[in-house]
Amino acid sequence: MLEPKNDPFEWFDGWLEEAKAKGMADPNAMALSTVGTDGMPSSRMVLLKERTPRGFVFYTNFESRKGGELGHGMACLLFYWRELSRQIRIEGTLERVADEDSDLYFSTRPRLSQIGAWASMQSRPLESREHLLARVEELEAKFEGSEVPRPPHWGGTLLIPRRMEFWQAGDFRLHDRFEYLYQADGWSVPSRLFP
Ligand SMILES: Cc1cc2nc3c(=O)[nH]c(=O)nc-3n(C[C@H](O)[C@H](O)[C@H](O)COP(=O)(O)O)c2cc1C
Repeated sequence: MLEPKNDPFEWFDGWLEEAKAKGMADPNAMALSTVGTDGMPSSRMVLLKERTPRGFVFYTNFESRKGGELGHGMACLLFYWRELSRQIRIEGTLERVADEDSDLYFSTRPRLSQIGAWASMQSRPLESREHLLARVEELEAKFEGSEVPRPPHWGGTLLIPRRMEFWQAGDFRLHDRFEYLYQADGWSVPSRLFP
């Protein structure tokens, strides 16, 4: 029988490690859902880059569609590990990662990904692929012989969870679900939910 852990972070880490051990492609890929000013939700995949003691960090372009919607201060993350028949939903509030930490992470990225972060005006209309490749070439020439600095419009976001739900498939769709809520004094005791 599935036994929840007292600490949802510890449980999350264990499941992520098991997903990695299975050799799954992109076990750290998660759907990030945000809401526009008109109330319309949108989702896209991003990669979890760090699980800090406070939450979950991903990196993106702040001027993208999601970048604007992250400004509302709340978002939802969803992991699905098919090979393990597991899902984790994480809802929370958002904070920008400190510039120094974004700089540090940016400096570990391959040079072409760094150039790409400058070249891509993420989510805005692009007249042709050639135009993008021309921008990459121009930027390669601009930064030749020097380090590529982090673009100011690119960096990390920390999602601080307020609710986490763990789902494990069961026979005959009698799945196990456990929900944790963050309260003033820490995480609630996990409650079992109907599947
Ligand atoms: C597996 C996977 C991982 C991705 N990881 C990221 C990521 O970490 N950061 C990012 O900005 N986009 C990532 N993308 C691209 C996004 O899904 C999305 O297309 C892009 O960020 C633009 O989203 P937006 O228009 O909603 O802002 C990833 C896509 C896939 C399929």
